[in-house]
Amino acid sequence: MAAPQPLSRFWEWGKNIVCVGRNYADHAREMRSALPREPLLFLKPSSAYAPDGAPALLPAYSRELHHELELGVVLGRRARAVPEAAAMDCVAGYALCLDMTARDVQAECKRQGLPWTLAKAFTASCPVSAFVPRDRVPDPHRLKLWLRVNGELRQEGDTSAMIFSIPYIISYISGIMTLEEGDLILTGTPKGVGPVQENDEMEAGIKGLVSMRCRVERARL
Ligand SMILES: O=C([O-])CC(=O)C(=O)O
Ligand SMILES: [Mg+2]
Repeated sequence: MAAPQPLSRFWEWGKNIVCVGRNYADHAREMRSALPREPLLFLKPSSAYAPDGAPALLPAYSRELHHELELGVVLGRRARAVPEAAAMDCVAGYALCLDMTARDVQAECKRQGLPWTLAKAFTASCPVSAFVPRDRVPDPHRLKLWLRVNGELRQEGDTSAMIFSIPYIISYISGIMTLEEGDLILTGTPKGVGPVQENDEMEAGIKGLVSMRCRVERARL
């Protein structure tokens, strides 16, 4: 495995995190959700970043923290209403990301028709690997993602199964909000999401490209 780059300058800038939900049919099925007609979007704040080695934090108000294994796309330039054909020119590279989710809180938000902010946007809810420059990734729709918890394989996915492609997602989001250089897009999780507990050790990667480690700790605010 070639050595990944050190923590990217992109994350030192603390940029926006835009997440796509239900982008894999097998995950939509396991959540008993309908398939989306357009990408489902939500946001995480820059304080959600947990770089490789930093802990993921279990929020005090949740009893069910889930891992979601996702490919992250890092923007290399500003993107505003970018056509799909030009969207890949805006990509600087990729990262392995975890969209940590307070599943019990999300279920309650869904029941009440409320936004998912409490379930998705808490401190350290987005562990990220080192940055992988795009020239090391010939085709981002042919990547294998994996996640182990305490050494046990818990989640695997192949980015070829995404419902909406990366250029479609960039074009779609950029028609709603201007994306800036350094922004990160999480492209959704495949099936196999599940709970983690305090002190669990997560290890996740993009096969052949990068891996990262992250321990689950209880948030002390
Ligand atoms: O919480 C969910 O089920 C939606 C989501 O983030 C995903 O599909 O990656
Ligand atoms: Mg997700």
